[in-house]
Amino acid sequence: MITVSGLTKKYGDRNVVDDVSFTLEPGTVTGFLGPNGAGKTTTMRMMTGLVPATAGSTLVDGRPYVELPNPGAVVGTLLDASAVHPGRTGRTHLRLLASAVGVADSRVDEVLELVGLGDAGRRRIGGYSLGMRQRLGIAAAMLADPPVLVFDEPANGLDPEGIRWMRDLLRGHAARGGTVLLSSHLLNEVEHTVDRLLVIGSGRIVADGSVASLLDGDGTTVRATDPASLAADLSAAGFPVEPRPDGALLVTGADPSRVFAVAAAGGHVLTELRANERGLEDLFFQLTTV
Ligand SMILES: Nc1ncnc2c1ncn2[C@@H]1O[C@H](COP(=O)(O)OP(=O)(O)OP(=O)(O)O)[C@@H](O)[C@H]1O
Repeated sequence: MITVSGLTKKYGDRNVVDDVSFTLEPGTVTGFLGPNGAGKTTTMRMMTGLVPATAGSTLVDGRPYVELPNPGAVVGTLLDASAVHPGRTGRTHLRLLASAVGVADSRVDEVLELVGLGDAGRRRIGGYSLGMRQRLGIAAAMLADPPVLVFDEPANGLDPEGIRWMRDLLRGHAARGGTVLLSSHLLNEVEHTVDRLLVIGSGRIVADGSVASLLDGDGTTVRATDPASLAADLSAAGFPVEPRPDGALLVTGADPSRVFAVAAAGGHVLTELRANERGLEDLFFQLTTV
């Protein structure tokens, strides 16, 4: 388990990360979401010792990350996929990293296959596309088969097929008991990948919960053959009703079964009845704008 407590980073007189705390559990994929500049990268860099924290700590199974004897074998990071030598082949790059973390050369070919760079591994990195560089960075993170993966914007440069591939890779890792933290500023990229969302805005955690709990709970949308009459009955039953220009009624504070009960009691004919889902974009906007 990873425990982040009170992580804070000050640049000049500004806290770009401000008292951030959360835990990451094995078997889960956590999405770290926030707009550009919200503090995701800085938090992940502090967690993995790349940037010193002004305050706070990161413990991996109770030990400070910086005190792990072979951190790469415990936490696989994707934090800057462009920090590679363009003249080297992908395979040579990975072989150098493998010897640094004490992994056999044979594992290099395994991870190249795993990320879909089996043949491309023999080509120079300078000729790789952005998506291929991301895949190489993911291969590097997975060299020592670490239980924890911390990936910063892993979907960068991946096409839709690549994003699906990454989703399967990360879900598979969690299904085998691994722990995953991935950041993104594009919500639809991670909506179907993560179990839990941590939302960060201006350096502070503004929401933390399951995708369902953050998206649910916005009432019911209902359509009826006589919307005005149904709206009157719903209001009389104490539910706030907002008529929409397209004829639908938005009923806040009531789930579909309660709306149905009012409609049935009044003999209304319904043509649509469904729970409202708050779009991730709406949630994001609401939480991160002050
Ligand atoms: N070395 C630094 N010196 C000064 N300010 C910095 C430094 N590194 C980051 N910042 C500032 O800290 C804030 C948070 O940056 P960070 O890169 O962590 O955000 P992010 O959420 O990862 O954004 P993005 O999605 O754009 O990568 C930004 O305002 C950034 O300008």
